[in-house]
Amino acid sequence: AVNHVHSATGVGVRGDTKSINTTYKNGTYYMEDRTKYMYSQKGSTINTYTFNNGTSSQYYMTDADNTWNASTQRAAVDAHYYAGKVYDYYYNSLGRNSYDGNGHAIISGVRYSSRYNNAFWEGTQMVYGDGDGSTFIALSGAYDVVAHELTHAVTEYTSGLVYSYQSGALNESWSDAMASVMDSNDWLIGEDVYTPGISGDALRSMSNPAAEGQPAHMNQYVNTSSDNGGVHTNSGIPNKAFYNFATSIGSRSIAGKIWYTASRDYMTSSTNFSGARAATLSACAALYGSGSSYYTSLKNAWSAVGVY
Ligand SMILES: O=C(O)[C@H](CCc1ccccc1)CC1(C(=O)N[C@@H](Cc2c[nH]c3ccccc23)C(=O)O)CCCC1
Ligand SMILES: [Zn+2]
Repeated sequence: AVNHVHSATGVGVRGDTKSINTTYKNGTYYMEDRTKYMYSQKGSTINTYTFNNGTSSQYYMTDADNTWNASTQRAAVDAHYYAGKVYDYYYNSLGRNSYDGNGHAIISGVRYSSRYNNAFWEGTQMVYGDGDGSTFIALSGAYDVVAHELTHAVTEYTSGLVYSYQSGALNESWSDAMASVMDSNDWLIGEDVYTPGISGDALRSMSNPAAEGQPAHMNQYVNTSSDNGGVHTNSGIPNKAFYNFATSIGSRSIAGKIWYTASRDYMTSSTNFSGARAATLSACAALYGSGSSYYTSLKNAWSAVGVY
């Protein structure tokens, strides 16, 4: 096959079978995807590793027969698969080649620490815990979580929103918004890996932030220093604005394109909620005109959450 590229069968976190892209070299298969445009452009790939429940070293994911169905491989199968889907969305729908716009390699590490109930963008790669099996199952098992984490990298290369207070809540919200565009069959975040014993709940709800303890209006903004100034709390306000807009125009993809363009062309590291409203309006005008119905819907979406 070209560059020893193979498509393989893998089993994900929730026991679901899917096709992943792997590479054969030195007599074994690696969880390395060379099928993307980034490879033909720069030779960089999507690569997925495991921490094997440690916290410092990560190890190659290899398989002798290219059938990735071991229980210890499930988190990696999903991290790899969903990273590929997020790459594809940014490239095919938004014209962005990886998170830096220049085909940068995309690295994920799974099975971080022990019973670790979280995931994060570490600054150069994604890192996922296995969860404790009660609060979370392996967090790479959720498309929206992977899209959320990789969008933090996009934000670093576009607006550069500082991760605290209002700019930090926007940083958070842009990750949730792009995740909801890609994982588009609900308005929930993290539901596929959160509390396996409880159905219907989620980490966050964009349609009803209050359902998961977030404010949905500026007059409910939480002034706190914890969590970098409440970035995972106050993101409910711009999240609700995105939900209002996407539902009023009847398109998550158009709303996502405006949100992405706002972050790339009109937002900076210190943009606050009012600045985000202005940036999304500028992006909307640039893409569809200030006389478009989208422009009016967008103003209404922000005013409904008390942001002007
Ligand atoms: O990317 C992010 O914003 C979150 C990164 C959190 C983090 C930051 C720095 C070091 C370690 C961890 C991770 C996610 C998140 O929203 N975490 C929230 C909620 C949460 C998950 N696990 C938790 C355990 C305890 C408390 C809160 C949480 C948080 O960290 O607040 C995003 C999607 C799912 C997990
Ligand atoms: Zn985040």
